[in-house]
Amino acid sequence: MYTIPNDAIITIAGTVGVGKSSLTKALAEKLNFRTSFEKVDNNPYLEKFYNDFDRWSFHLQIYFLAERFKEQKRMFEYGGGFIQDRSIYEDVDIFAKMHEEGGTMTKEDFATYYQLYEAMVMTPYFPQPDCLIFLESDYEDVINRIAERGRQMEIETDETYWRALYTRYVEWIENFNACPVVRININEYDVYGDIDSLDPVIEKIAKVIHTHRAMHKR
Ligand SMILES: Nc1ncnc2c1ncn2[C@@H]1O[C@H](COP(=O)(O)OP(=O)(O)OP(=O)(O)O)[C@@H](O)[C@H]1O
Ligand SMILES: Nc1ncnc2c1ncn2[C@H]1C[C@H](O)[C@@H](CO)O1
Repeated sequence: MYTIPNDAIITIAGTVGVGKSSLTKALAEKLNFRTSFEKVDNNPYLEKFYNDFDRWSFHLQIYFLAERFKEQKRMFEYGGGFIQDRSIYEDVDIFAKMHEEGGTMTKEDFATYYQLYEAMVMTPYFPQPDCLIFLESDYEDVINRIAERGRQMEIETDETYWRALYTRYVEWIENFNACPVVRININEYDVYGDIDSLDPVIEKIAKVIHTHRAMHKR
């Protein structure tokens, strides 16, 4: 039986609506960790972006990068002990790339964005997470959750977008190796009905972090 070190940074990854924020909140309460949430309400570009990808994708990516950087700095300054709702890797390797390859972000804009990202990663504020939790689910369950949550801009978005994103996530995690990964299916736990169902999840994370730190002598 291992415990999660109190300076750990645990990032939760997964497609839109899969349940990252809900799990972030629940895990942080259980572990008495701080949270780093992706804020949606004050995002000045998100709704515009969903209405016009071509016009706003660069602006939105720069905005998310700035937000993510501020959060990285905050986590660094606290010395860890965070559950993070979505990783910067997803912004760059999934969303930005998908828009660039799909033609809704120009090659020039993507190159500029990528240079900025690389410059940020080179600062001391970017320690890799101790563990990335990848939330897995059936595609239909994700679509149902997006509908139930009821953000109009997402509901009005063509379903092909969610399908493309879902597929990219599945492919991305297969090759992801920046830090240890724990895959959790959304049917394995129930944050609303049975919070103790998270105990096996916590056990898995603790073991992975312990093994990784032992190998790297941290
Ligand atoms: N374990 C769960 N059981 C049932 N419903 C859930 C569970 N987790 C999340 N939900 C519901 O699914 C919807 C999406 O959850 P949440 O906002 O946590 O997703 P997210 O992955 O953070 O989304 P985004 O990618 O947009 O940030 C919400 O309506 C939430 O209440
Ligand atoms: N880097 C990104 N590029 C495009 N869209 C993004 C990005 N990060 C989050 N989102 C969207 C998905 C949800 O609608 C909402 C909350 O996660 O914000």
